Amino acid sequence: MSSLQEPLGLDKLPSMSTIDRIQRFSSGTCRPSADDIGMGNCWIEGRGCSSSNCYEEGYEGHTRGTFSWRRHTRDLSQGDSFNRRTMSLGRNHMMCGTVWDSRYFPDHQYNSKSKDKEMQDLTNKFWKGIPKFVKIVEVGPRDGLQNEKNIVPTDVKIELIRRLVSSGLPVVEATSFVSPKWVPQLADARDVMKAVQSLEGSRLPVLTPNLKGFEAAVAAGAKEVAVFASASESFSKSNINCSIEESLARYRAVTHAAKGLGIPVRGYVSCVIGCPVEGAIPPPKVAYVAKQLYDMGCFEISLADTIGVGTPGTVIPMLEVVMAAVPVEKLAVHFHDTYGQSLPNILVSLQMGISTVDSSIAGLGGCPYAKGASGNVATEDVVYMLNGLGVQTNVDLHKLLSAGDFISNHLGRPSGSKTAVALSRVTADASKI
Ligand SMILES: CC(C)(COP(=O)([O-])OP(=O)([O-])OC[C@H]1O[C@@H](n2cnc3c(N)ncnc32)[C@H](O)[C@@H]1OP(=O)([O-])[O-])[C@@H](O)C(=O)NCCC(=O)NCCSC(=O)C[C@@](C)(O)CC(=O)[O-]
Repeated sequence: MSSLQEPLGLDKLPSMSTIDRIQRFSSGTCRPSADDIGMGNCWIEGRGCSSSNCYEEGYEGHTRGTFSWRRHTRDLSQGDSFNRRTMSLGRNHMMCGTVWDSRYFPDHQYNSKSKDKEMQDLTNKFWKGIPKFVKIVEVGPRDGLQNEKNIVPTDVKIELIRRLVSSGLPVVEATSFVSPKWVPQLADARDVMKAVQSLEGSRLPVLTPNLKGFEAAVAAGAKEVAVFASASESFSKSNINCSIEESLARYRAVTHAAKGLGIPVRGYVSCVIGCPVEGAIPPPKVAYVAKQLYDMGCFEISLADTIGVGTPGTVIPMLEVVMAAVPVEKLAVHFHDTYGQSLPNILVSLQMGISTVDSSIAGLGGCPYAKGASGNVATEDVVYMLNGLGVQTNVDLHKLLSAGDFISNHLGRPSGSKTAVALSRVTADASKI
């Protein structure tokens, strides 16, 4: 068992020969077929780039293991000019607009139409590969509320989902059809699902650990489900009471039944960086489970850093290995913010071509079977960062903040979103002026 008090370092990763092996084993599986093309078709490292969803101005391409952003050492004179310009842009924003819209809601800090060649070149160097649109998968009503000590009333859950849907989020994970003995917080899954199933505008997947859960979910009106495996044997046992292989067999039964009904299945892989019991998890194990889920028909695989120990130093090599086994546009990232690393981890994931990000309103969350895991990255913080990058999400930040306020008020504690806390302070200060 290794200590998780230090960030997992590159020395804890498997040797390159192991990585090479998994890449060889999966070679030929990583190119998208014509019908695979969806959001985020950005291939890196010579996998070919359909590029409909990534910044590409001045794109030179790059080779395996040599990411473009690593190669650029910032020229100090450029840096100074960049800083001066950024500061002057900031002042202009403050002078021209209202405090809310211009200064604190940075919708377009990155202006790709800038006439300033030098500035454009500089931003392109850093932002190439970042998708133009990111799909946010909101997991608060499920991942968040499953971890609350006090059970949240059903009508509060329903109102939260309604508000999240109305903020423009494309996907809101609504609840779980798991054993109420194991997760009593979501024992009302049927009532929640029945109440929200007709809401329009968002997909509303639910977690199903086995056929029993799948059948109950479908009976309650679910039109999309998610199965959840783990890259750690110990976590699989504590979370779903079976081995990784047993869980994959269960999920084959679920995906088979779902296919018959035309129901899309999402797959999760937990503990993609570290496990509370086993310590560092080798990336090939993650790639193996992700590929199994993909091969059985999961349309998307969400890679979850369950206990939030990842840093860009471990997330990049993990993604490298997984992306050799599963097409990048089929991958999503799911970060818990235990060590405050979620946003940098998301940023590098986007730079590597991922365009689906899981997050949780007000930073709610954690897993009842992962001691010490804190909440997911807050959706408000992700949207704030993406707005600042000029990446579209179609999410209305005002409405999102109101949904976060609603649940935080109900829970009687401040939001776990730094953006929500900062903006509420700004609003309070502005109202005194
Ligand atoms: C997987 C099981 C069900 C196995 O549970 P088990 O006890 O091993 O299974 P069992 O088949 O022996 O059944 C025991 C009892 O559970 C019932 N049962 C069996 N299945 C269901 C079902 N679907 N719905 C309702 N009831 C069910 C079954 O009918 C029986 O009832 P009894 O006869 O004792 O009255 C159990 O371990 C379980 O529910 N675990 C909960 C796991 C969970 O929800 N964890 C949190 C979500 S995962 C997560 O948070 C990670 C993620 C996705 O966010 C990504 C990340 O960050 O890592």
